[in-house]
Amino acid sequence: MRCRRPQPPVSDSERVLFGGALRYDTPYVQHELPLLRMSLWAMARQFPQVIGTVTKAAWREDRAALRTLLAAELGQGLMRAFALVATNQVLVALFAAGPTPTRLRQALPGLAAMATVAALLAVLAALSTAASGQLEPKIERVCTARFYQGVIRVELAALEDQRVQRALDAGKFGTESIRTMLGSSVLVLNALISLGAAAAVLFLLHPLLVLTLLLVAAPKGWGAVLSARRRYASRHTWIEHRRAIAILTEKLTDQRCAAEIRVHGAGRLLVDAYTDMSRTMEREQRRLARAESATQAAASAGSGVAALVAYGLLWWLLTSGGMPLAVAGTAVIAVRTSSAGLQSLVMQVNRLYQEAMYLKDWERACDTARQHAVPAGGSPLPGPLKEVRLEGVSFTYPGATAPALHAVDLTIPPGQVVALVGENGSGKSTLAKLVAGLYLPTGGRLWWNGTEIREADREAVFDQVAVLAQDFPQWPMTARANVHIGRSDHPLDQQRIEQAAADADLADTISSLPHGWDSLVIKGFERGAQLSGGQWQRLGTARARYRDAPLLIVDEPTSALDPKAEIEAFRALRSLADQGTTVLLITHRLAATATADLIYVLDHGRLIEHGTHTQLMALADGHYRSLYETQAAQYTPSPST
Ligand SMILES: Nc1ncnc2c1ncn2[C@@H]1O[C@H](COP(=O)(O)OP(=O)(O)OP(=O)(O)O)[C@@H](O)[C@H]1O
Repeated sequence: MRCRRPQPPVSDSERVLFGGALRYDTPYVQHELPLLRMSLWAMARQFPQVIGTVTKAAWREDRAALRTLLAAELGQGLMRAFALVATNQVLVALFAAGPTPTRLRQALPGLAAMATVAALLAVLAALSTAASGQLEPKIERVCTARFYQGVIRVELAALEDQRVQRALDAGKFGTESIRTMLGSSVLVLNALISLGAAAAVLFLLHPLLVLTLLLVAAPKGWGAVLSARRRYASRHTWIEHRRAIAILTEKLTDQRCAAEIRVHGAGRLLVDAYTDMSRTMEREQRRLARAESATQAAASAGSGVAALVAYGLLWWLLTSGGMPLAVAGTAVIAVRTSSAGLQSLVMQVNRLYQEAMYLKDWERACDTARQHAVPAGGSPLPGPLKEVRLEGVSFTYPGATAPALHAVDLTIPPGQVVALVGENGSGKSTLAKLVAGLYLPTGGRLWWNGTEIREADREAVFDQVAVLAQDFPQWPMTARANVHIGRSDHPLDQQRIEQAAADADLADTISSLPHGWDSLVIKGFERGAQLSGGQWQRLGTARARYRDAPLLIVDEPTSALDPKAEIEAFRALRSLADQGTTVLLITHRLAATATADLIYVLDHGRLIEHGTHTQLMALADGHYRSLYETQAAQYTPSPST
């Protein structure tokens, strides 16, 4: 059964803002067409494998709950079959010859059996709900944790590879799917057992009765599949619209956009675009509703005709003397209850298959993460930091056409402030990431205390490094947690947190917050506070200081600080080095590099000069000197003023 994918028209706003429909090349899209192309039979063939994957995961996590679940489902199927047999007994007693009180008495055992079955069914259903409620969150938690544990170990360079990134993105969807699939599998199992039981009872009563069951259920099953697929295809289109609208509307309430929304009038454009795009969505919803009502009508008509044929068959069986009236009554009840079960079966199989594709993505993502993980183990790095040495180190980003670093030779001695200087894009941050062990050189060698980085235990390298990147994370947590996360593998030490805050000139900021260290540094929540750019930078510095690692890498650590705070921050770095910490400083503030012990100057990925400030200023045509003098000239009044 195939279904054409609805294509809503592209609104004018989408053309203006996105150059057409905003269609994502996301993992979600990848699954849409295969599912719609898949025949019902092909879908059914996937069923055992899908159930197998879910069952295995459930078996690993909670065998007792899985056993209870399976027993409860099987029990319910058997009880339903038993209920049909009891119904038949009651009908046989009621349609027998004789006075009514006698017939009612004879029906009593059957009625008692039906009541008992109903009670047992309720107990089994409750057991099944409890067991699947216990299993679902467990397998979701375990699979999600497995996925993220893999993701956080992936090499940074691998993350730059679009194929890896895409595989990991796709995996996110699968973690929810495994939970949904357990629920769907249970419903499918339930429907299958109940249908099998009904068919078996009907077959025993009269083989031809199974045909009546199929006749009545088939048109409704067809309608259910068609509607489910159409809803799925439409939901997809609808989701993309919703995403595009969400992208626009979330900016309307985004504080960072507030100024342009008001001053530039961007808000009006976005609200108009929202209205325009919502109209497109409305049309799509209308089309879907019409198509669905037509399918429902056709399925009901088909089912009605099939019911006529089925009842005609029963009539024929009754009049030709082949079947007692009670059996025909049982058949009618069985057909009516089973056709609803069949409809649900078809829809759940459809859903199961859809979720199975996401689950496969999850498996693929876990494999990808494993393949690209930072290798565990390697040579330990005992003792204090002695030196980091680069020999002919080159680095090309995955997918880039030119290297970001070319044959760089340099040494970072311990306990010194080493500055990396150069114009934008000269390779300073890339070099710092290589030193931190975040990237491996694509050429040359990088030694940590005499151990080549590829052989070193990278966890041991990370352990010796503290990083304050230009775009350091602003964790949505309390101020205290924002500092402690710098060394979260150790128990929280409030005294050290306060010392780090004092070193980073953060203490006044914290005491000005209404809840001090317990303030959430994210606005819009209880105890929330909004920090300024400079206050955030001090918080980031405190985090790096709290980490207390032998090598501190700081990339533009003062870009948001006022002049006095900036001078103080550089003085603090100097005194940190005097106490034995090695500081790798990246900055465009060349006044600060004047006090560095060693300056490396990069240009287009090449190391072109190195030395102290005095040595570099002595080079007549030096790059550093030229940068320094250009910057210094800004502060020197020109003769005309
Ligand atoms: N993730 C990346 N993928 C591809 N190329 C990158 C990536 N990051 C940086 N580059 C490129 O590598 C080169 C060096 O960038 P890098 O960020 O190291 O420069 P930088 O000296 O730190 O610059 P800035 O002073 O602007 O911070 C640039 O050409 C940049 O475009």
